[in-house]
Amino acid sequence: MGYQKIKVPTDGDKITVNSDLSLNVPNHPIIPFIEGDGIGVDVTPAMLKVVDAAVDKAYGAKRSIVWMEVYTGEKATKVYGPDVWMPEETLEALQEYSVGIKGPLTTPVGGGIRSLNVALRQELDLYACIRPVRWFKGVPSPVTCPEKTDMVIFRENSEDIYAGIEWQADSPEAQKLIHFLKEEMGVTKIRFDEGCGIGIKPVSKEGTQRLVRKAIQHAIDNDLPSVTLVHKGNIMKYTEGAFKEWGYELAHERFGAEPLDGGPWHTLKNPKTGNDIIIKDVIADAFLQQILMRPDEYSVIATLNLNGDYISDALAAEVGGIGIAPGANIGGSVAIFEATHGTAPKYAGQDKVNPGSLILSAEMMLRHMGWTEAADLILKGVGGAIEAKTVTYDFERLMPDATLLKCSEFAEAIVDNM
Ligand SMILES: NC(=O)C1=CN([C@@H]2O[C@H](COP(=O)(O)OP(=O)(O)OC[C@H]3O[C@@H](n4cnc5c(N)ncnc54)[C@H](OP(=O)(O)O)[C@@H]3O)[C@@H](O)[C@H]2O)C=CC1
Ligand SMILES: O=C(O)CCC(=O)C(=O)O
Ligand SMILES: [Mg+2]
Repeated sequence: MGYQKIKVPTDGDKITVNSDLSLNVPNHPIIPFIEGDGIGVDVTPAMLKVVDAAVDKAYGAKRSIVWMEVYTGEKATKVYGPDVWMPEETLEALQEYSVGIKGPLTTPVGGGIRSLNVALRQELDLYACIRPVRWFKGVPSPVTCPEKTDMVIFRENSEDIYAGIEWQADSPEAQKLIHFLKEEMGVTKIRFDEGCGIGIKPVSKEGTQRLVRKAIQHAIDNDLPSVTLVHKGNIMKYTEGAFKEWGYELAHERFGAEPLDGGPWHTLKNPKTGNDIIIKDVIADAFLQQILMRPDEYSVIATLNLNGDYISDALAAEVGGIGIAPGANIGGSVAIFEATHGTAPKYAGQDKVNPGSLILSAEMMLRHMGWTEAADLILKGVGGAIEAKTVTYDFERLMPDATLLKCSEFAEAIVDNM
């Protein structure tokens, strides 16, 4: 395909996807990346450097990644023109090349453009946001036993109040919707209908079940003991409550889970190992206290979009913070890897922040591609750099005797420890 501004490298090949969604990865795949706003200029080059070094060390000249820059966010407005935040050809390229990685993108609060991160997930139907949360030995943590936190969050990525279907207070649309709700739906609980913004929370059976299916499959493939559906279904009965019901239904109908002691918890035998997998649920507020007090009771988490956003940062804090919290957005044939954190604007361009989140997102990307040797080297490098107490400011300020490194120096330390 011919692109307007994207320069397609001539020395690489395209990853293709089979009908069963497995990948054909050439030895020199072209991988699109978005640099990102704010600290994107710091963490993205650090990530590229570490990935190239890991691939080189693992495979020598036989394999390499051929990076292709695509644009979204502030950089897109410079390349394409003042109002072009997400060029159509960026979406086309991410679709065409199937595997990509992105830095964080800024979303203004209260007005202005809607989230480009959410838009990417919606446009490419990247319905599962997968965020593993694990502790690396030596990482400073506010909890006494951080090694007990070992979870993978499966966050529904396309629905919920997070989809941004909402209208500003006193706009004609908000007034029209409030009028409709009161006059035609018998709603009496809108406390103040003047000066009242209003939002919509879509949660569907299909959207829930495709996410829960991925979560249970992950537990099966990785021989994990439980999948917990996290919801606020006591209050939002037909959205979050339905998420819970549809989750159990899927576990039963698709995976043969049976009620445990009369339900609602279910259990199934892992078809690969014969071990039990418990399918359980917990109400979101109780979950947030239990992950601090008894984190070892949780393994795979399946939850709605907004809960998943909050839970991601809360859990990341237990194992060292969002400087080291990776993630993937995966749909049918496209996967885009990204850190859990945002653009941290106060640190932008200072070569200061921890690039660990994006580097570990790239580690997930390499594993997704089947390049496990390179992925393992990244884990070894990150673990080694931390154990040597050569770390960025976020860890250094909590670690006695640590050596403070810049963002780029931490990337070098990771490479040195591979
Ligand atoms: N997927 C995405 O692209 C995301 C984008 N965003 C967007 O990012 C912007 C800023 O959001 P904000 O709420 O400030 O959240 P951020 O995640 O950008 O930053 C919050 C705080 O987290 C810490 N932090 C973040 N990244 C790192 C890192 N790499 N290394 C070390 N510490 C880090 C810093 O803490 P400290 O001050 O303690 O040093 C920082 O002040 C918003 O526009 C938001 O919409 C937010 C989340 C995800
Ligand atoms: O899109 C944004 O600006 C924020 C997204 C976010 O916080 C997340 O996905 O974790
Ligand atoms: Mg978030």
